Amino acid sequence: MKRIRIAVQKSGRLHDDSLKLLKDAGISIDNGREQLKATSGNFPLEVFYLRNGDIPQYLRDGVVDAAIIGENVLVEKGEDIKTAERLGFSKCRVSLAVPKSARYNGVEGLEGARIATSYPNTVRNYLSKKGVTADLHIINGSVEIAPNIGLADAICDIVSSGSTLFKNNLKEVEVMLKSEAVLAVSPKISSEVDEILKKLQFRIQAVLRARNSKYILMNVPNSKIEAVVKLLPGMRSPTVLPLAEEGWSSLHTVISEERFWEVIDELKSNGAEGILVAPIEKMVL
Ligand SMILES: Nc1ncnc2c1ncn2[C@@H]1O[C@H](COP(=O)(O)OP(=O)(O)OP(=O)(O)O)[C@@H](O)[C@H]1O
Ligand SMILES: O=P(O)(O)OC[C@H]1O[C@H](OP(=O)(O)OP(=O)(O)O)[C@H](O)[C@@H]1O
Ligand SMILES: [Mg+2]
Repeated sequence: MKRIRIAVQKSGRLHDDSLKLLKDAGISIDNGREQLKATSGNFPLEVFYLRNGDIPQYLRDGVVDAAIIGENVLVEKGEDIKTAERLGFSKCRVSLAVPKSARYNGVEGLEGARIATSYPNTVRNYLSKKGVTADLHIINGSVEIAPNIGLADAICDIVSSGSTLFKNNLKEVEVMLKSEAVLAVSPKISSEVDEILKKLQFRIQAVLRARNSKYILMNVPNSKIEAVVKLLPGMRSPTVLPLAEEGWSSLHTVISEERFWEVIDELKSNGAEGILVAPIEKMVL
């Protein structure tokens, strides 16, 4: 039987969340990551554990059919590779930073500057759009240390909380791109495997939708149901069931967590009480 070959980072920041996503999608992976390759026992899928940075080439060559990879790596090395799904984890940005003490008046000031980075193509493209040419120093790790050891005037690297920049006395001056983990697809995927990819995507979408949504239940005085329903549109519309106590109903619906916090005060001011919020495991529209 045909299987989809999917690349997952062997170790690092994407590894655990990638496997969790597959697991939540009901796909069990039998052997551990000591193996280069693992097979699912209940879905036509093989996982290849690879270095994040090597994945664009494997996709291009058709050695794997799809991959879970940082979008920033695709921007750097795989602009020709299509993204099928944004996955909502490993969110970060790729930014330019300079020493805290440096004066910064815009990218134009970086003309001729020495910039240390692991993302040369990203920086070069960004700067060339602004008509700036810099002297790039390509290093593979601990980029943030470069200005402190006199190797560079500026750096370009991944920023998330900003604490690595802070520790190295640097300030973020330009956000070049915002990134998250994505499902990327090989241009060489066969139509047969593409069918399996569609099934995988369907499952992933159900998981991601559920991760962003909450099932909420509350008691509402009957006179306020209309007002509360307006606040909570739900999937089609909320469920309203009578309580044993006269004049009250139980209202159930699905909303995003974000929306829940937006409307909580209004729900309460409309007399809603006993509000319960529960996670949802899968959600199919
Ligand atoms: N601090 C961070 N916060 C959030 N996401 C991050 C952070 N650092 C990296 N990422 C994301 O996770 C991906 C993998 O990062 P990680 O540092 O684990 O691997 P790497 O060293 O870049 O790659 P390789 O697997 O080739 O060794 C990055 O490409 C980026 O998309
Ligand atoms: O803004 P922050 O939250 O501090 O995160 C940013 C840091 O995280 C990443 O490094 P990582 O920890 O993955 O180490 P690595 O250089 O060994 O990949 C990235 O290269 C930055 O150095
Ligand atoms: Mg890293």
